[in-house]
Amino acid sequence: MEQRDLFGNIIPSLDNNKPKSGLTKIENGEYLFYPDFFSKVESDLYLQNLKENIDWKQESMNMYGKQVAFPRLTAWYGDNDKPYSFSGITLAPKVWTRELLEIKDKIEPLSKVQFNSVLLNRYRNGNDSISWHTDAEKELGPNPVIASVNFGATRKFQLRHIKTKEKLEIELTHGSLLIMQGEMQHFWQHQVPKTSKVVNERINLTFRVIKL
Ligand SMILES: O=C(O)CCC(=O)C(=O)O
Ligand SMILES: [Fe+2]
Repeated sequence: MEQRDLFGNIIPSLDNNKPKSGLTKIENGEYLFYPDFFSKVESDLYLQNLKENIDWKQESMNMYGKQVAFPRLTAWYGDNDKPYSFSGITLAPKVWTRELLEIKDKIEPLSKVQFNSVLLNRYRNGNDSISWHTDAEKELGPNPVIASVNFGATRKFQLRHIKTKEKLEIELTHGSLLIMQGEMQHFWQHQVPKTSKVVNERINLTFRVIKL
């Protein structure tokens, strides 16, 4: 129920500070955001499970003849054996764990697609990050649906329109789900910047459909 003051004006509730759940349409794209898609209890369990049972790797890429380590750990799981290239490296997927399949099942009804792979990123502290990019790799086909699941520390997810330079920011909290769809990957870059704040670990999963 909305609260009103003596003059009949609506008193904003604390809830108004929370990002709204559901669909947001933006120029050249749209996204769905659910800050509490997974409960606190569920999210704590998944965070622990993923820390322990995922085969985390420190990948690196060749930059001007030098191997440069990614500022995060990564892993790649999926149901096909087709290697996948991103950020200049090629990864062969590992076989789904029970928990990854469980998470996939829970997010598919809202995403309206069946994902066949997931890229995992582990940000160990505020120094770990991912810099401006799009997820418009050719293996994903035109207008890919990307579902991003988040456990652990809250980090800022920034979006930047390639032409207008308009910027948006979403706080990706423990248990949140962000689904990017429409033309978004062709017009908006995204990043998770480093932060000087002291932050705990964060694990992000981006579910994708690789076209074979
Ligand atoms: O950690 C995130 O929220 C984003 C990860 C990402 O953009 C990617 O893996 O392509
Ligand atoms: Fe991305």
